[in-house]
Amino acid sequence: MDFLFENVEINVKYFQLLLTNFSTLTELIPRLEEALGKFSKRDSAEVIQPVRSTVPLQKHDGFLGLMPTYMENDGVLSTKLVCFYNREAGSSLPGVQATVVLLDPEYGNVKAVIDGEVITAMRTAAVSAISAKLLMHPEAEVLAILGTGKQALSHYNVFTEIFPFKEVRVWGRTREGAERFVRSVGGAARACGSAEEAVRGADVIVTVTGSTKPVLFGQWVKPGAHVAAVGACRPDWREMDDVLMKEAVVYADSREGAIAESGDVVLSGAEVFAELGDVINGTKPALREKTTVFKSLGMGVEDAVSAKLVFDQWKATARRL
Ligand SMILES: NC(=O)C1=CN([C@@H]2O[C@H](COP(=O)(O)OP(=O)(O)OC[C@H]3O[C@@H](n4cnc5c(N)ncnc54)[C@H](O)[C@@H]3O)[C@@H](O)[C@H]2O)C=CC1
Ligand SMILES: O=C(O)C1=NCCCC1
Repeated sequence: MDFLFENVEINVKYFQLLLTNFSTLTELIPRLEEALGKFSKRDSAEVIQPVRSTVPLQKHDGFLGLMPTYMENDGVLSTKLVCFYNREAGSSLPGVQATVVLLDPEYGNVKAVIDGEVITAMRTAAVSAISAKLLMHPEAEVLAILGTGKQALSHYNVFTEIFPFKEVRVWGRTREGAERFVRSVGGAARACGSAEEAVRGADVIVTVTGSTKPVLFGQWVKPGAHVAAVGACRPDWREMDDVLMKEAVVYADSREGAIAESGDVVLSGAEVFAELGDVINGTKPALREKTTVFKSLGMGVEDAVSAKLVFDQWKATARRL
């Protein structure tokens, strides 16, 4: 049965190269939109993706998340294994580590084991950008990013590639962290001394922190702004306060995921108005004129289509060699 293993590849650098390439991003975004739409139809021939199951790593203040996904009509079977930690204390250890395994749905053999760092960074930022495309004011000019880690960088790269923001503001826990981030992106953003300074007047706000307590408060948020909230993916972790959660129209990637895993949703009692997929399918409206929050928890289906894209690109390139 050797043939079952002929495609197994572990090649972190290669996949990183493919995914950080912006022509891949332009292919990734429509695939993610299609996948989000399919997920929201709840058609088991399109997508089977249970809510992430998590195993607490109590000793290390972290979690192992298992994210299996089957897309029968597309012939894609995958699972992501992701460990994520509460690194509030400013530890230099990584906050998130991930691996995506692509399997053959017919035989169950492993087709590829793919480093999940770049996939997680790119697909999360691409889905946030889809939320902004659907929900932000069309003439949005000012972007604020709260956080200076890996997701902050992928969100900066994807958002500035896709949208013509006139101003980008960045806030981090330390002034040096924000300034280092600004230098790393070539100085085109402005480091802010407080989250409030970054957020006041911003049209789009991205929260990408490891915080377990609110860093974004409703009283700072301009009416009609769009918030893509990416951190706080445990039911007792927060990034946003109750004022914002209750005033805004809340969208999520997965309603079940948000109700099970988002402290901002669970603890504020806010209602999830719609999934992004509902808006893509035209079954729920995009209320752009209102203050909107997209609560991102991350979904296996996003990893599945991203992994398939890089795997197919790798196969096409490998054949030419
Ligand atoms: N929704 C999704 O699909 C995904 C969500 N995440 C979450 O996004 C967040 C960011 O992830 P990464 O950038 O990979 O992590 P990272 O470890 O690279 O960056 C975390 C950032 O948060 C900052 N931070 C930590 N505690 C803070 C606090 N109390 N106040 C303000 N800033 C604080 C750190 O200084 C750092 O800038 C994490 O919460 C992670 O769990 C990560 C991947 C996917
Ligand atoms: O979807 C993911 O990947 C993650 N979501 C929440 C926290 C870490 C990774």
